Amino acid sequence: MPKNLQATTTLHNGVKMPWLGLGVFLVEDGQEVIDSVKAAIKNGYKSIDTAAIYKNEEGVGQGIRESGIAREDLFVTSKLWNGDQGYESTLAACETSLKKLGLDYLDLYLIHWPVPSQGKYKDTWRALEELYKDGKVKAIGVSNFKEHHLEELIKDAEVVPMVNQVEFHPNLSQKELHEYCKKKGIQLEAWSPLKQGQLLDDPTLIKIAEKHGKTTAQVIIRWDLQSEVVTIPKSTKAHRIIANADVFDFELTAEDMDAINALNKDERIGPDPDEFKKV
Ligand SMILES: NC(=O)C1=CN([C@@H]2O[C@H](COP(=O)(O)OP(=O)(O)OC[C@H]3O[C@@H](n4cnc5c(N)ncnc54)[C@H](OP(=O)(O)O)[C@@H]3O)[C@@H](O)[C@H]2O)C=CC1
Ligand SMILES: O=C1CO[C@H](CO)[C@@H](O)[C@@H]1O
Repeated sequence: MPKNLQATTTLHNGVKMPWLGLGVFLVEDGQEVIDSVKAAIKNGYKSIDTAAIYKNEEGVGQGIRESGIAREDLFVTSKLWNGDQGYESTLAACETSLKKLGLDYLDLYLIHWPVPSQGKYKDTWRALEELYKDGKVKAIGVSNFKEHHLEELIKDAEVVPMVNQVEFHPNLSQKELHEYCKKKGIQLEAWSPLKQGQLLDDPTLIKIAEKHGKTTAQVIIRWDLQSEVVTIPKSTKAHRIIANADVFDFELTAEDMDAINALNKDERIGPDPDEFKKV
């Protein structure tokens, strides 16, 4: 079990990825994202998850620089947006993200969605493999890929994705996908781990939280970790950024884990990846 905020999982290429990071979706570019990133890093976070579509990479970069942390101590993820899929456009989009962030490499670069209607993600993957070989990105992966998308990608791939970042919370525990990813050596990562705040009043979670003297958010984040899923809760409030990482001093029992697993309803708050066609 991860012992602290610096604890990492080792991806199949040997790269170490923190189990817990900060998400910055819907965090405004400029002061809001700068302050969130600085609050996280100041309080021990080593991992930041952004994306080209969040339109806050410049602020993320500024927050990183102002925090004074050494680049090698930080793990930065960005994602390729759907409209940039394709070989050449992916190479260009990665360059743009790096420039906005003010970094010369990313720790992890993900294909944001499989975009089934375009069917381009294999060309996109070749570009990610190229970026990986060139050292522009230390690890490559996907997001919102179901098993059939991964099967299709892996068929012709030289490099198996290191990470699959998907919607994951107690109402969507992705059991089969998680098993499949484990078999392939792909680390599962949770987006919207707190179901964007919609699970915090759940009576089962409240009961478990009270027993441990923790909040429901902390119980969910701990459940991610004990499920061996990397997690990136988002907050712009320093006190919540700190609280969301205060999850290393208690342990959910097997009974707690079972009770949380039983909350699964296969219920998404985001789009079904087979239907998402936005570019
Ligand atoms: N790959 C993909 O397709 C996607 C990736 N993501 C990534 O995952 C990250 C996390 O997901 P996200 O959708 O942001 O949602 P989360 O499940 O992390 O929930 C964030 C919401 O919960 C609130 N919150 C956070 N901590 C607490 C707390 N301790 N107590 C009460 N409320 C809290 C936040 O409010 P406040 O800020 O006011 O504290 C915010 O409204 C994103 O930021 C992004 O990086 C997200 C969606 C899709
Ligand atoms: O990460 C995400 C949040 O923003 C995007 C839309 O604006 C989503 O599509 C995506 O999954």
